[in-house]
This record gives sequence, C-alpha cells and structure tokens, in this order.
Amino acid sequence: MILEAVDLKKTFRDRRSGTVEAVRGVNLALPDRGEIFGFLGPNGAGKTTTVRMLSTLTPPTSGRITVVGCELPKETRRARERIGYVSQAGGVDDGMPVRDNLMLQARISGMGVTAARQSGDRLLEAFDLVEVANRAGQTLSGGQRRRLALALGLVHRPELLFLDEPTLGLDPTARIALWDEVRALRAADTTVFLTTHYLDEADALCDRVAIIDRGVIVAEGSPDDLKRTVSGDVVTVRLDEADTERATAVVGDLPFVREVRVETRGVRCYVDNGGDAVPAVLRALEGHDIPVRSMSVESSSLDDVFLKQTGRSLREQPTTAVAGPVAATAGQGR
Ligand SMILES: Nc1ncnc2c1ncn2[C@@H]1O[C@H](COP(=O)(O)OP(=O)(O)OP(=O)(O)O)[C@@H](O)[C@H]1O
Repeated sequence: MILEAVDLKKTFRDRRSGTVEAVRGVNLALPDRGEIFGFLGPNGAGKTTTVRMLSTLTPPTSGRITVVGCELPKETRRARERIGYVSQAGGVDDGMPVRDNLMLQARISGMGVTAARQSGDRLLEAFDLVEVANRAGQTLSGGQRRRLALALGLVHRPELLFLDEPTLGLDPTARIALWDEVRALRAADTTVFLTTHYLDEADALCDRVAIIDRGVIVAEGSPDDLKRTVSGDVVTVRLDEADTERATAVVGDLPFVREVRVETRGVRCYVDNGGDAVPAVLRALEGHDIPVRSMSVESSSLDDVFLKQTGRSLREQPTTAVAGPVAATAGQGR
C-alpha cells in the first residue's frame, strides 16, 4: 500500500472564524505504485489540508495515515525521505540560481554532495532547465518556475509525490507540458497524488479521482467509471428565464429523461441517448408553446458527477485561488 488514510479529520480552531471542520472523515487507499490519483473539489473543500496531513506537514486532529510504508506521525522522518510535496506557491527561492535551488533542496533532504549534484543535473535536463540553470529564480517564466518547483519536489527521488494545484495559473501550453511531465513520472513508477479544481485536468490526467466537498469524499473511481454513474448524455436547453419552471415540468414528464436540473435560463436533461432525445424534447416544449433558444448535447462530465452528489456545479466555483503557505517539499521539515 503506497498510501492509506483512515477516518482522517482536521478541525481548525481560530479566534476570528471559530471552529472550522476542514476535513471530516476522509478514507483513502492507493495500493499500487505508478498511479496518478486526483483529488478534485471546489475552493475550500479541504484538498490542501488533506494533502498537508498526508505529506506530514500538518498533524491530523484524528485518524490514521500510512504513507510509503511509514506510519505517521511515528515515522515522519523516514516518510519525508521518501515523499515529495510541491505546494501551490512552489518552493522556489527567488534570489538563488536554479541549480543552487535544487542543490539546497537535495542537501536538506539528506543527500550527499555527489548524489545531490547528480540528481540536480538529471532534473535540469529532464525539465528543460539547463539553459536557465545559472539564472535566479525570480527571472523564470511561469512555466519554467512550475517545472523547477516540480523538480524541487523530486530531487530526492521520492516514491510518492504530492502536487497541490500543479497547473493553477498556467497557460494552456504550459499546462499540457506539465501533464506530460506528470505522465512521465507515472511511467517511471512514481505515484502522483495531485489536487485540482480543474475538471478537464482530473479527467485527462488521472487514473483515479476522489471528489471532495466540504471535507468529505462524495465520489471515487476512475473518471470513466464515475461518469458512467450519471446517465449517458446531457441535453442542455436554453430558454427564457420565465419559461424555465414550466419547461422543467414538461421535460421531467418525458419517459426517457432520467433527471432534470434547472439552470439560469435553461434546463439540463440527463438521458441515455442525446441524439434521440433532442427532437423529442424540442417537440414536447413546442407542444406547450415554450420557445427554445438553443439546444446542445454533450457526454456527461465529472461536473455532472459532482452536481449529482452535491446539487451544485464545480464550474460555478470561483477559480482564483490564493497561494498556500510556502513549503517546497516535506524534506524541509515544516
Ligand atoms: N490554518 C487554518 N485555520 C483556519 N481555517 C483553515 C486553515 N486552513 C484552512 N482552513 C479552512 O479549512 C477549509 C478547507 O481549506 P483548504 O485550503 O484545505 O481547501 P482547498 O480545497 O485546498 O481549497 P483551495 O482550492 O482554495 O486551495 C476552508 O474553509 C479554509 O478556510
């Protein structure tokens, strides 16, 4: 078992906001090496808090954690030698050259000088940072900085790497490049546990996903399995706002519509076959004199899974996140 968490809870007690139950009984099991596991959820769901507990940085209020064969908190030191953690802010020292950033991190993680240098050189090469190796951290582009943060998490060759929102704020090209880096890690048998609130990221990159909301896991499985739990296609009908309620009743009565969700100026119908459903939905609405502005058909997405479990959409969440506290890797002993 690479990672196991049983009934993990974290309650913050804060003078201003009172008691915050950030994580309320999370169970996780990652049995195999070389898996990309996604922890998906909206802002404030408890993703960072969970990852910080799993990576030894925050003690849980209660619950049991075993990572890479080490029981926490008893075997924290041994665990830190074998796991890596890259925070939302990354752990790049702005004033220090790229190569020295890597060297320092490797040394902090307990590596000897020669091994540290070798590992640093290998990562500079692997992450296309050779040309900027002697430049200070502050001169790097967003993509280079994120690659250096990833390299810092990997310099001590961990078996398990935690990435907190690895592609937050990256442009689409840099995002795809980072996905490729993460896939290469999996190919090299490293287990990657990443948090994200991007649905497409979880879908495209992860072998398995757990969806967390308000401190509890509401669904877990491969993206395909999860999507199969909501019926095949989603037909979205755009309407005048005044017609939405009547339209919900009309399409809700159609025998092939499994579920209807109301949206502002429209409805979403969950059906087996979108192609067959579109003309029938249109006929039914027109039969009740409800004008249809537009219609579209999509396969169900992870957002539909979230919607089904929570009644809310992940897409409607604000996407600007505040960078978390700076902690480059677990090896820093924070
Ligand atoms: N040190 C703290 N003291 C008090 N409350 C906290 C603390 N850290 C986190 N919280 C609260 O715990 C909850 C979960 O926060 P957490 O950062 O784990 O969520 P998240 O899913 O990672 O969100 P985001 O995507 O915005 O980073 C939030 O309500 C947050 O305000």
